Amino acid sequence: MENIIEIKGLTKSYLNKKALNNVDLNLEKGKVIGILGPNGSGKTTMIKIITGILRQSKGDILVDGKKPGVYTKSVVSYLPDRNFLYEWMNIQDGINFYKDFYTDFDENKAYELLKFMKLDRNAKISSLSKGMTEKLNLTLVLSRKAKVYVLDEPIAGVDPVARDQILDAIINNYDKESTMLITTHLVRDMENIFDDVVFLRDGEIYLTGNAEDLREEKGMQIDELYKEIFGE
Ligand SMILES: Nc1ncnc2c1ncn2[C@@H]1O[C@H](COP(=O)(O)OP(=O)(O)OP(=O)(O)O)[C@@H](O)[C@H]1O
Repeated sequence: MENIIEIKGLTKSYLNKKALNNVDLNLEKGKVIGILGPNGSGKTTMIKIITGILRQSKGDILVDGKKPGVYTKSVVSYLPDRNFLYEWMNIQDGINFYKDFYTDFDENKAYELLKFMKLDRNAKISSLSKGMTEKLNLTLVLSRKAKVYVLDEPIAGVDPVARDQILDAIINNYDKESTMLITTHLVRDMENIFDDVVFLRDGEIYLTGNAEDLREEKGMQIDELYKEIFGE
């Protein structure tokens, strides 16, 4: 299997805190991968290094064979854990903004997804609920034809109906040629879409593997395993 992301000895320190400590991890092409861990375990730090927003303190990382930079940013589509659109925009402005910014943006796909999410193109961003904002951000991120999609907490803080729509949009729009990394601590809601899972604890990889193999080996769901590891 071909690795789309290769991480070796990755460490990120903030003043007196190691957010990531000597992480080795290879992520395969064509997989949906859950990065699981409680608050403060290092998920966002890892994702920000993969997306090229943060630089590591030590170690190496390759995304599609390249160090994070201009090329890797062009092949990674990133959903941050907060809204990235301006309040003065309406939804159509958001689409135009993405179209101008990313050459791989598929406008027709965006309209299809908007319809699926039941979002009105003329609605003002400032009038959207948290769930609607999340659905819009995800629509834009999934409408790029990227090699890697990175979704940071895509269902946090949204109601169950919006949650199901978001999960359906992810499943229906996932293309087997790309890789999807999803961070979450809402494991029960998301575990069925993961091929592989990575458990992060205190900045280190605690366990990683194929989700189905782990269920069989441990005799429990990934959600139960998560609770056992993190005691939640
Ligand atoms: N800019 C920063 N300055 C100092 N410490 C930081 C900074 N960013 C993160 N940290 C610390 O690094 C650790 C890992 O944080 P990170 O945000 O990566 O975790 P996380 O797993 O994404 O958590 P959450 O689910 O809360 O977003 C935490 O202890 C956090 O307090």
